[in-house]
Amino acid sequence: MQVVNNHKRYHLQEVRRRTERESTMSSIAAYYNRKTVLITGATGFMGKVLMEKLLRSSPNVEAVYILVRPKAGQSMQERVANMVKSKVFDRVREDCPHFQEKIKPINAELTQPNLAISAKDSQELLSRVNVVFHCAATIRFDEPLKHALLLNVMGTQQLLLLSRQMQKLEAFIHVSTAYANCNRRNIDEVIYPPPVEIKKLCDLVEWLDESIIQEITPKLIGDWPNTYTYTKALAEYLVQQEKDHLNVAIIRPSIVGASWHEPFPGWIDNFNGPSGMIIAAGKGILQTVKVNNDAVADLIPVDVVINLILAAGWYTAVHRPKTMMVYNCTTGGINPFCWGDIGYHVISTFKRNPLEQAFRIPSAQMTSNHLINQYWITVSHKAPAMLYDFYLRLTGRKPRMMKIFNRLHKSMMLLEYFTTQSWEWSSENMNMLMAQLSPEDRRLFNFDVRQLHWSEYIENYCIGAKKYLLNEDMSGIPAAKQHLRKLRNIQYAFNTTLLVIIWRIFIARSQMARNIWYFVVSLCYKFLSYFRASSTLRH
Ligand SMILES: CCCCCCCC/C=C\CCCCCCCC(=O)SCCNC(=O)CCNC(=O)[C@H](O)C(C)(C)COP(=O)(O)OP(=O)(O)OC[C@H]1O[C@@H](n2cnc3c(N)ncnc32)[C@H](O)[C@@H]1OP(=O)(O)O
Ligand SMILES: NC(=O)C1=CN([C@@H]2O[C@H](COP(=O)(O)OP(=O)(O)OC[C@H]3O[C@@H](n4cnc5c(N)ncnc54)[C@H](OP(=O)(O)O)[C@@H]3O)[C@@H](O)[C@H]2O)C=CC1
Repeated sequence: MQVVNNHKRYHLQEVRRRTERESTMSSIAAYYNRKTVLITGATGFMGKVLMEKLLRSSPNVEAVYILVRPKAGQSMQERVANMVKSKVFDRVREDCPHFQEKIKPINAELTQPNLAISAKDSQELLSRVNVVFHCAATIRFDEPLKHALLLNVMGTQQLLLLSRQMQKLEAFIHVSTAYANCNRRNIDEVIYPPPVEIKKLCDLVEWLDESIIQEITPKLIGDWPNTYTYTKALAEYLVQQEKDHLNVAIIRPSIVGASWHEPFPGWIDNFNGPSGMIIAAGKGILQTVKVNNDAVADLIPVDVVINLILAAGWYTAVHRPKTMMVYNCTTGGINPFCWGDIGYHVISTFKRNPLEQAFRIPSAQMTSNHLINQYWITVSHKAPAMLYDFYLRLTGRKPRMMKIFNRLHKSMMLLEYFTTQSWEWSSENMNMLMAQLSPEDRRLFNFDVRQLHWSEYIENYCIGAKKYLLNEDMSGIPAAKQHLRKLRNIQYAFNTTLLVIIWRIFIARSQMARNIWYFVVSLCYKFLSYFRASSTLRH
């Protein structure tokens, strides 16, 4: 009898413990445990953060297949081996030292027929994968249309075809961009009709000569600013076409920036979007930029996007919404911040935490006026670059500054479309999803951007760029400050010399200037004599 009672008590305690554990456990993390996931674009900026968060929050995930191509003379295996050593995986490495065993790389090239996946690998994917996250894309604004179509559109179509045959597929999450429909001002969480018949366009570019495609690209893309946003819009339509066959959802992040909290505040590993400009400003290279100071800078931290992606994957698979969900993942409508404010915080952070070996003291003119911007480009970009290159030549070195500025100006030109206008995105689906999460999920997979404190975020962004992108040590800050002081002295000396030279030229040419000059000099002389006389009297 005693034994039976003990057993009953033990059983009740166990049930209570399990109930308690389940009520405090994350449903999202629990969902991915024992699931097999496929990620495309895993070697990219967002792919790495996605993989890290997934492996850290759901250590019992069955497997994470990643589609990887050989690149820059490195085989797929070498690339993955190098990638897992990256700093971004430091936290998961600490929590689960054998995390890389879960990562299963698959050789693939998204622009090739059948994604160039071998029959054996294909079979493995078809029989195992439960969730697909499609992140791979070319995000270059200057990508030739043919390649952007091949990768962003045809690649997506082929992946959809493959996914259709996956026997255990529960969700397909497509990562698009909030700017896919940037030809509109107000963007809802719906798919807009494509501007062309996709099949016809793909057929056209297949047989047309590269140079002709290049020539007619502006006509083809119409009111889209570049081939990237245009092809992302077409891809969205293709994904929607599959909604009856697949359980799909689309995530549309705006400008993805450094992380807010995870894996580390300010983590970033590329120069895309604002990151290159922020660094150029910190190095004192960028001194003027064409932005509308009052336009909304719709930046979103990468970890927020990844949390939303994982939550959307769970929701799509478990709740199976009747209509295909599109999640605009933006900050502007919820917690807006302007380009002018970003500029101010970037400069003030870099003054407190300077980058090493800056070219000039960080400072930025931000204007949307074309003429004013051109003036500053001439005065504070081209003139110093020419002078510096002249100095390099004199000292027997290779001039390089003008080349850097030409590249910077090319980037600025391509980015200006996004920094001189504002858009309004609705974010009802993001709010709805947030409301569906348990308190624990909301904490673990936080995508509530109302809590984002912009000045703190921008400061961490700049410091993250310094640490993770430029590999600069924080202990070098005193020396960097000393370098800025040296630059300040050089600037003062240069400005004074310039003023004297200009004045001398002016004096030589005009009687009036000479008169003013003599008047000022005699005034100064009288002033000094008066001071000297009064101080002698006091003694
Ligand atoms: C006071 C400061 C205030 C700040 C103000 C901020 C201003 C506004 C800024 C931003 C607004 C952004 C709006 C975006 C909205 C859309 C969002 C989306 O949906 S998605 C994705 C967006 N996609 C891109 O961001 C791709 C843009 N980039 C490109 O298309 C190309 O990079 C391009 C055409 C701009 C330049 O191309 P190339 O051929 O001249 O150079 P390359 O191939 O990119 O770089 C060559 C090498 O140099 C490095 N590099 C690039 N930029 C660098 C830099 N600034 N400093 C040092 N190295 C840099 C790269 O890492 C690369 O290195 P390796 O060859 O891979 O080892
Ligand atoms: N970054 C941003 O600001 C924003 C990004 N997005 C979207 O998020 C997604 C991820 O972007 P992000 O991580 O920044 O981009 P990255 O350029 O960092 O990563 C792109 C990924 O796609 C892979 N890829 C490119 N071409 C091929 C190919 N032919 N075959 C196989 N894989 C390929 C790359 O692999 P490899 O390493 O081999 O080159 C890389 O893993 C994209 O879909 C993008 O449109 C949306 C809004 C903003």
